[in-house]
Parts: sequence; C-alpha cells; structure tokens
Amino acid sequence: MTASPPPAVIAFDLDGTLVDTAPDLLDTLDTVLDEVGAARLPREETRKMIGAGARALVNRGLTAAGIAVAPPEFDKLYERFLEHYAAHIADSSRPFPGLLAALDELSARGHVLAVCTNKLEYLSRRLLDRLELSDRFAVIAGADTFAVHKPDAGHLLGTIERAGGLPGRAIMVGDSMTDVLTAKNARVPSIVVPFGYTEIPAEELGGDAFIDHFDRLVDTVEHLLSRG
Ligand SMILES: O=C(O)COP(=O)(O)O
Ligand SMILES: [Mg+2]
Repeated sequence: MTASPPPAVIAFDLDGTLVDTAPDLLDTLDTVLDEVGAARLPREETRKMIGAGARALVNRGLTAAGIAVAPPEFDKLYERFLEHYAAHIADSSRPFPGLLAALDELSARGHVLAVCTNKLEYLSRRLLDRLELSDRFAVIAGADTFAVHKPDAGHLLGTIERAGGLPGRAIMVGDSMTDVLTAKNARVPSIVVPFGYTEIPAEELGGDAFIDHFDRLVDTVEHLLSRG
C-alpha cells in the first residue's frame, strides 16, 4: 500500500490579499503623523507603503513626511502605532470579495490553508479572530513567528512544514513583490492578486499566475498543482 501524498498547502499573505486592511492601518499612520505635527499624506501614496510590516510602514510614513526621529522616539511612536492599530484592527478592514467562497471550496477539496504574513503574529490572529476567519487556517505565521520573515524562504517553508505539507505541493498567494520573491526563494509557485498594496503593478510582479478576482482562485490553484 502506498501512503497518500500530503495535502497541498495554500499559503496566503494577509494585508492586501485576504483582507483589505489599508483603511485601519492608514488611519493609524495618520494618528502617528498627527502626533509629530506632520501633514497627513495622500492615501494613494501611503497604501503602497504597506507590505513589509508595521515598523516599515511607520518608518516609510515618517520619512515621506520629512520627519527624522532618533531611535528611542521612533520606538515610542511605533509602540503607539501598535496600540492604536490593535484597538481599531477591524473597524473597517474586510475580506476581499469572493474570498470566503474560494476558501470553502479549497478546504472542501482537502487543501490545507495557511497564513504567511509580515504582520506581527498577535495582530494577525486578532484581525482574523475579529473577522471570524481564524478557524479556516491550520497555521497563522506572522513576521515574528520564526527567526526570519518574508522575503526569506524560511518564513514560507516554516509555514508549509507546520501545516503538514511539502514545498513541492504548496502555493503562495500574495499581492506584493515581497510575496513573489518569498515564493521564488522557497521554489514554490505563486499566484498574484491585484487588489492589494504594491508599487509595481501586480501583473508585472513575476508571479506564476495572476487572478483579478477570487472566483478564479480554485481553478488556478488546481492548474498550478497539476503542473507538479
Ligand atoms: O502589514 C504589512 O505591512 C505586511 O503584511 P502582509 O505580509 O500580510 O502583506
Ligand atoms: Mg500583502
């Protein structure tokens, strides 16, 4: 008797892929800019600053506003960002259209779902709990879950391992260059969605597949898995 192959692991980025978190993240960034007396920045500009974690977002926001702060003050502002964001994490943040049906179908087909995000793990869990999404994922791996984080392959490989899968039967779904690079580094195929936060147009990120709506996700996953 041959052992059945491990289930496929579908690993999702969180901000800009599963959930439109920009409104609550950027409202929080505004409170930090207010606090240092800087003018607020246009949303088209700050949306693209999401993707490398909260610390990078605060840093990018302050830099774009022309504010230089020394490390101890930066750390205080970052702490305040986290506090405010944690308290408002699901005020306006919502899953992207079609997500729930796509996750239902992937699970029904026996695939294991995981989250691989550069959001801190406690914030990721809190957000997914508030949106009643946590139970759908076997693993929620944040920026601080392992010793390394995206674009390091170890973040994705650790997520796949914890989900009981193998890199040869896994897919990364994301919205940014960070996700595509992580997948390439881990030799895992990637699917890119265009509704997230990226400086470079999503179609040009170099993912293995591009979908413009989650109603294309299941077919695209099956196609990539069938390529082996
Ligand atoms: O919060 C961020 O900046 C990054 O989060 P993501 O990896 O889920 O896009
Ligand atoms: Mg993202």
